[in-house]
Amino acid sequence: MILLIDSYDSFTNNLANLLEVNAGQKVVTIRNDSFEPETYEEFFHSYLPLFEYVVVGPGPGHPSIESDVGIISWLFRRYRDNPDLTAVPILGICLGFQSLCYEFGNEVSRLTQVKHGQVYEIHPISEDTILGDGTFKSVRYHSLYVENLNDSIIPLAHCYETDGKKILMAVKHKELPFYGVQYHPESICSSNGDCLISNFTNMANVYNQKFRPEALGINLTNLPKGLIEDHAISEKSLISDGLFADTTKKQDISLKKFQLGSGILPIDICEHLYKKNKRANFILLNSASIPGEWSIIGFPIDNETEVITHSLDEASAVKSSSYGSHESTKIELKDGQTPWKYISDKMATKFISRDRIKKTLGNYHSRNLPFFGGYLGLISYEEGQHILLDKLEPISSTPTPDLKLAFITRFMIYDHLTNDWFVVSIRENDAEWVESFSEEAAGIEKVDIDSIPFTVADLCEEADKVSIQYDFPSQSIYKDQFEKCQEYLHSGDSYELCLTTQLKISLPSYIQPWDIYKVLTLRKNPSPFSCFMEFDDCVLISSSPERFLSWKDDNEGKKLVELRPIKGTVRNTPDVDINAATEILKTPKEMGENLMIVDLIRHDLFEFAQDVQVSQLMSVEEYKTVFQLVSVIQGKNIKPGYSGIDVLHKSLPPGSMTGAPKKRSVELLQQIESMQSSGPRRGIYSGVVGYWSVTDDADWSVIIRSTFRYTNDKANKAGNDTWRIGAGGAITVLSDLEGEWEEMKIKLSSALQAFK
Ligand SMILES: C=C(O[C@@H]1C=C(C(=O)O)C=C[C@H]1O)C(=O)O
Ligand SMILES: NC(=O)CC[C@H](N)C(=O)O
Repeated sequence: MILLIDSYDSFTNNLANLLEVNAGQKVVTIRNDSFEPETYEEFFHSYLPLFEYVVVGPGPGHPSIESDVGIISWLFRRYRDNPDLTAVPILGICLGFQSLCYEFGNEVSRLTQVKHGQVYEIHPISEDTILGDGTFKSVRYHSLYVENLNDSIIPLAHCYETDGKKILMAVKHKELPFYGVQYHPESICSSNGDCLISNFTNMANVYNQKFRPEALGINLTNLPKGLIEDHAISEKSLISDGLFADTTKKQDISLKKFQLGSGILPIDICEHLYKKNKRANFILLNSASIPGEWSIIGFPIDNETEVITHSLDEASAVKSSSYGSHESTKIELKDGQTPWKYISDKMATKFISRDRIKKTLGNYHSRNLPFFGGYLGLISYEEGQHILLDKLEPISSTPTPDLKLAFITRFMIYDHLTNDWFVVSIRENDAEWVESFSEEAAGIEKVDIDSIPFTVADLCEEADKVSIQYDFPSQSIYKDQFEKCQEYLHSGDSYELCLTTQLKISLPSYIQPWDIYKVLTLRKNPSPFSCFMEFDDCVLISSSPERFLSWKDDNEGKKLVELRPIKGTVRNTPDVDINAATEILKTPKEMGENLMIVDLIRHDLFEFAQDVQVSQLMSVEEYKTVFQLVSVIQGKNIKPGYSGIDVLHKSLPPGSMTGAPKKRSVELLQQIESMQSSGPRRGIYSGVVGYWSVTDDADWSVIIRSTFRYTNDKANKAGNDTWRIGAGGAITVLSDLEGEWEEMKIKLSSALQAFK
């Protein structure tokens, strides 16, 4: 077994995988604070001897700061101060490498040119070939570096900055079996990581045979129960373990498939319903532009459809209400139960197997309908943040929803590839509704695009137009925030921070949200993941370009998870075509931003997928207002027991909205974003919206380039109608203040331009 000590990094699971594959051994991961200082000796005598070697992983912070490295510095010192002890072989990566050098008396200083997500040529010094023969390319993620080595540590490799300065990239201890590398062998863009691990494993093996033969004969089955597991990072218990095992439950299915003439789109169906009912009592996930494949319209039923709300302001309860009703039942969550468990338990009774659907529908172009009833709704950024930080605390005095899911039983699906429409109900005996609604749909006409105004201002009374107001984020505070980010990026606390801001727009009178949706998505910012949903306490209008996570069957009926982070942005103007944009985007700054999130997502996926692949690395995609760099990461061979809700729960908040490493960056952002008057709470912005289907499929997009409102806000400004827009971007050491401010403004304008 190998012991991996993690320092709350976002690349640790990538390293664990590299070790498992190339050392062929089980990897046990603990945190640098998994043992309390008073049990360090116990760790040393009872735990450490169980392992063939130790890998000390990367992480935020500085090796001299006790709270950043915990047991790591103690371990190196234990050997330094007792040179006669037989040591366990140790391989340090980045922070681990720096700790090794630091504890053996070397200086760790700040780089003048900080490198995060940058590919460099590594030049080994020839006499030790542990890194592999010859030069190779590897990724650097560091703010700190080791200089002026004393003679206890021997240099093994360097790289060169553009100004020719030599930076230390690998070392070994003069006598002890300790090695370290400054670069990241586990990154998707690194080569020779496999070689380092197999060479180190061989070295450790030879060493152990000679000095620690007992470490090679450990019989895992004879160890006292819990000895390993009690300290290892546990796979948090699954929310829905085994929920989908029972396929005998019979849920009624009524379904009709047809085509509608003259290019009828989801927007036309919704507009028809809106005019007929004088309200927008539908939930629309609309993919009417590339790369859309399906659109979904959910029809909540008044006084029947359950809507579940969770607010972090009242963290230990969920509210259950019926759609259209102002009354709700408060359900106290007891014994550590979470809203997620509550949702999942409800779903358990509704499962529909793909086999049953096939019986109803036949083999539909060998494709699966994405959604077959289930939850449609949104989850705030803070709901995800609280899962990550594992603490639930009230955060403000005016409650706003952090999780809002409606259980949908009647819906329509549009297949953009074939133009087929489906009307489906999974209510009992609902064939009649399916029949009559299908007939109604046949008579629906196209929206007259020319009748849709170009801005929300055009929807206001003439005299009111001038009084649409918004308070733009303060540029001088943004400057302070940017500088604070730079300070953390230079001190090694973060590698990338997604800094965001918000503004509030105050409308002089109430404008129907559905009318705003049409302006935004038809006139201003068409997008592949647009959505509309109106609840009693919040409304979301999104024109997001970014898929967060989809969870569906692959061709062999096994689950496949896919994430599609966007990172790297260039404004789309008439003088910038895709070639010019590619030239700007394929630079170290933009590619570094994207690479960091790709590596972070690989780490997140390894939590539940045994096979993680990057199927698209940094392609350039064009949107109406911007060009973006987009990557696709897939997880296959999912560990047993996981469902769509577990996968989402383990991956929030979206890494592209936090930066890396995720935990430290989230904590820092909370502090930095509180500097603006809009405060630290992002709310619905930068959360996720989508569905979890009764077939256990899911698809969630990131809530950006969108606008939302809380009903509460209205009460604050008498008579006015308040909408919010958030925007931001990744800050790295290569960012410049002006450029980031402009990028943030462009992103704000994606939704803001719809208003004025
Ligand atoms: C934060 C936003 O966008 C995020 C940041 C991006 C970037 O830094 O390049 C790109 C897409 C999103 O992941 C936003 O639109 O508000
Ligand atoms: N990736 C890392 O381990 C980084 C180590 C350290 N925090 C630095 O920035 O240099």
